[in-house]
Amino acid sequence: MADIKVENITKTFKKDVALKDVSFEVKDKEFFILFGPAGAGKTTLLNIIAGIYLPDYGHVYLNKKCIDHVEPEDRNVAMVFEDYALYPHLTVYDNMASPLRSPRYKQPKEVIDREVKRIAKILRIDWLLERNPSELSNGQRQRVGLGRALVRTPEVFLMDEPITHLDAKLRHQMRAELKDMQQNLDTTTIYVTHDYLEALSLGDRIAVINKGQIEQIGTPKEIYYTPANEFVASAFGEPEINIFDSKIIKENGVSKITIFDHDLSISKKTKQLIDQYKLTDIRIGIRPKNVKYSFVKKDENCILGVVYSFEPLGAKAILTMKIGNEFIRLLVSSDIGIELNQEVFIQLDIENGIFFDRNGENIIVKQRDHAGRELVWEN
Ligand SMILES: Nc1ncnc2c1ncn2[C@@H]1O[C@H](COP(=O)(O)OP(=O)(O)OP(=O)(O)O)[C@@H](O)[C@H]1O
Repeated sequence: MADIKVENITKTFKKDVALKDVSFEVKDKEFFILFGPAGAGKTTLLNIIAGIYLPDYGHVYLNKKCIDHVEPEDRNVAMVFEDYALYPHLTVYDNMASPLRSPRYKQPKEVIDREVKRIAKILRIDWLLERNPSELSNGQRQRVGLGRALVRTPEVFLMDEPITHLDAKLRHQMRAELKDMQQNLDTTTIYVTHDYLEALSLGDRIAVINKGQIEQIGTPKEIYYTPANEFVASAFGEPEINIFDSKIIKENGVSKITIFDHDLSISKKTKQLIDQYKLTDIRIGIRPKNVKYSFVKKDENCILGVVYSFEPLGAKAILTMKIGNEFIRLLVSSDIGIELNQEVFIQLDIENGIFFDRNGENIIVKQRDHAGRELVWEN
């Protein structure tokens, strides 16, 4: 049983503000992700929770008790870094057993044996227990490092990009294993990453941090489908979401949306949204998978552009079209047979668009926030 609360944390290094008034709560057994670009303040926040750094202002609570003045070694949190530094002369078993043999956590032999084997099984390294680290692959070594942190059964895991430097295939596999592990161990975890796929696939909830401040906290679905602002929308998704200026116009009582100087008719659902929020000048975000192409003009909503670039990525490809002076990215099948500078029509799926105001804030999320209601995913 462990919940964490971080309240109004501010931390500066000389004149650099690393964290500014950061607050959130992590529930018992939750897998909570701190996501953000390099230098956002993620590691600083973990270090504050671990007690390694003191904040300038703010408080940290563990199980509703303020732990501001509790020493790091007395906090019962385990930090897991990317670099696990295993003892090279010890076997996997002895590496994993080492925390339970230390004077601080000393356990009887039977308990050590039971715990090492239990964790090794969860991490699927039980068949490697007699090997030395030099006889393991990188991925196996990382699992041993993880296992060494897990045997202690701390109340909270703090993981700082533990799999970032593995190759793509192994990272993919480790993501699945971490998720599995989380379901088998009942420990609260705060996990730092700058990989959006890792955040979406592992997190129960994600806190998006940028320049020391929280941009949004939500479930993966909320973050992806109802990003609070353009920063969050752009950070999740590859290729990046397309965002354009647009205007809502009314012609003879019929609402239309103008994008790239084209007046596009809209569905009833979008019209309701426009009326409800009285939208006029907006920025609209459309994910690359929600832009379709065609070689013929199917209807009035088709916009003509020319092929600017085509990048195959296995079965899928990123097609970039130029329309006037604007560029738009599409996610297409890599075998569509298309040539540079070819004229192609595109169709924007406005119904699945995300509407931002001129300051880049999601109009709907902002209105809901102001109404003080809980954000829920609707799709
Ligand atoms: N010990 C320190 N002394 C001075 N400045 C620091 C220190 N630690 C962090 N900073 C600064 O605080 C800011 C936040 O750094 P932090 O390492 O927390 O970011 P991060 O989100 O973990 O980034 P990354 O993903 O690159 O690790 C950065 O501007 C960094 O340069």
